Amino acid sequence: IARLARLRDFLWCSDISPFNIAFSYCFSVLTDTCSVPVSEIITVEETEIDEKHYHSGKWQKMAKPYAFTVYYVKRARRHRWRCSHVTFWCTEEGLCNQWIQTLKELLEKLTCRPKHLLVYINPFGGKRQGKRIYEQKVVPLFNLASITADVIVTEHANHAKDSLFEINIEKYDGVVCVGGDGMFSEVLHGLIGRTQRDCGVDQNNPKASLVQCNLRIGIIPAGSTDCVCYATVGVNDPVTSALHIIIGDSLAMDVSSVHHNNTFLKYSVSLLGYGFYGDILRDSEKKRWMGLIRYDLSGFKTFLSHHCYEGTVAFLPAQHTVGSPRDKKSSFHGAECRQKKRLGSEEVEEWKVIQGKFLAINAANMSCACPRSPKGLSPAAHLADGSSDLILVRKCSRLNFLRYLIRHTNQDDQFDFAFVEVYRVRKFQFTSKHVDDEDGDLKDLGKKRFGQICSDHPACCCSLPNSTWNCDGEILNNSAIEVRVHCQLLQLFARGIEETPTQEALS
Ligand SMILES: CCCCCCCCCCCCC/C=C/[C@@H](O)[C@H](CO)NC(=O)CCCCCCCCCCCCCCC
Ligand SMILES: Nc1ncnc2c1ncn2[C@@H]1O[C@H](COP(=O)(O)OP(=O)(O)OP(=O)(O)O)[C@@H](O)[C@H]1O
Ligand SMILES: [Ca+2]
Repeated sequence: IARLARLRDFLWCSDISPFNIAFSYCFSVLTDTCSVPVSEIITVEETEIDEKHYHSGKWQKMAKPYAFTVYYVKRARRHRWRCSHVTFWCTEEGLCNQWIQTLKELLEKLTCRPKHLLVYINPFGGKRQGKRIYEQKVVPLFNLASITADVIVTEHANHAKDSLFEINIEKYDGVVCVGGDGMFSEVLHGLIGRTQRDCGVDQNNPKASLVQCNLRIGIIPAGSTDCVCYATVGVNDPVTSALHIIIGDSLAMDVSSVHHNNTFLKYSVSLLGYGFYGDILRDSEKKRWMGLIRYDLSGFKTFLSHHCYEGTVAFLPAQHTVGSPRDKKSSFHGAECRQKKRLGSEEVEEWKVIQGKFLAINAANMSCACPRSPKGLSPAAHLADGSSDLILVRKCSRLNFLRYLIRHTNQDDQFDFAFVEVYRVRKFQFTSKHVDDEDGDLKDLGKKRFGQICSDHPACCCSLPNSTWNCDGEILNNSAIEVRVHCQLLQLFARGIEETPTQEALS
């Protein structure tokens, strides 16, 4: 029964499209391609047969036709999913009902599917289309799948995050955010923060082991970068994401915690970047009104400024994972945890320390694939292995840095440069040379000194005292940070990037 194709033994079939495709065609569709796992059926409905349909089709020959329609997930080009349907006809009412009943019972057994969701919409994210995208593309699919939702259209930044601390979240099967990476970040901070509060875990303690969140998050992409969605689904397409939510896919992902002097700053799931990406973000925030193009302008400007920053990076290599950031095969499709072994108490943690002048320090918890760079900052970065890929780009010429950037957009290896190093790490710390000397205990003190350094040392040709950290698209105020990866802290409604079936497999 798992394969709809078998239904043809019992029923006649036709697509109920306005064009009423001929039987022979439909049979061949069934024989060749229409084999759908029950887990990818969206819903089954009894089909009303109107007079027009009845008189125009071959089922006129049936004394009295009965029909049901199966809505299912259909793979389209480039990781896109679409909702498709096929209608099955027969002469016996009982048989038809039996099929509907049986399929419904099978669907009922899929307990991983959400029934009731909490939805946050950022009406101002990306091209400001969040509300329209949700209403036009997502709601019809949720209705079809009988998913109900409580919708909150955010009124200000942090609305979603704050509300997740207040709301009774137990009645929901998941939280959906309609927006970009910034909106996703808000929802994950709300959900992780709420879970720790409920479990009595102190987020300010960098050594605390955090409690995993029970609710899954679904991302309906409607932002500027949509890197988390792109890197976990393979495309930033609202319909595809809605279908992943409906069928109840699950994908675990690592989350990094960022601390400064035993104070919790932020969580990061995609990019934690100092230097190049920090400077782009700081500059682009002033240009928010420009929309999407702000990143390209700030990127160009930051590229021309060519600033490097001196500091020390100390990290704990991730020996427990298999694979390396230099692996050729990307981990796109792999959602499984690749931990080889947990670090036993007898194993000594060996920190590695690197000092230097850097154009960029990037920690990628996932590939960071996005439309700008389809393979991402670290193509082989693994989503759920408890590690992050730490990329150090040392001071080099503008031309070399450009060559490095260009390799993010083609098939060449962006790590194959003498000035680029990449390590798979479980924890790392960064201290800027300039804050190092005088970094006090207090955050505010740090900020004040940061200000002083900037005015005391006007921008010299290349080496600047401090950059800022870009944490998933948000600016951090401290340059000295301590980062730790928490393995599989969060679950998404996604399944990782599926391998495209080869021609052979299709035939
Ligand atoms: C010559 C072309 C080279 C193109 C190189 C492209 C590399 C792009 C890599 C993108 C990585 C995105 C990482 C995602 C980070 C997200 O957590 C965060 C939140 O959404 N987004 C940003 O911070 C937003 C970050 C936005 C980054 C935009 C980078 C644009 C670089 C433009 C450089 C121009 C050089 C031109 C020289 C003639
Ligand atoms: N109603 C609101 N008004 C103003 N800001 C909001 C509102 N709702 C959410 N925000 C904030 O807007 C920021 C950007 O949102 P979002 O990520 O959806 O869009 P974006 O344009 O793609 O930005 P990003 O570049 O961060 O991906 C988020 O950090 C969020 O906190
Ligand atoms: Ca990881």
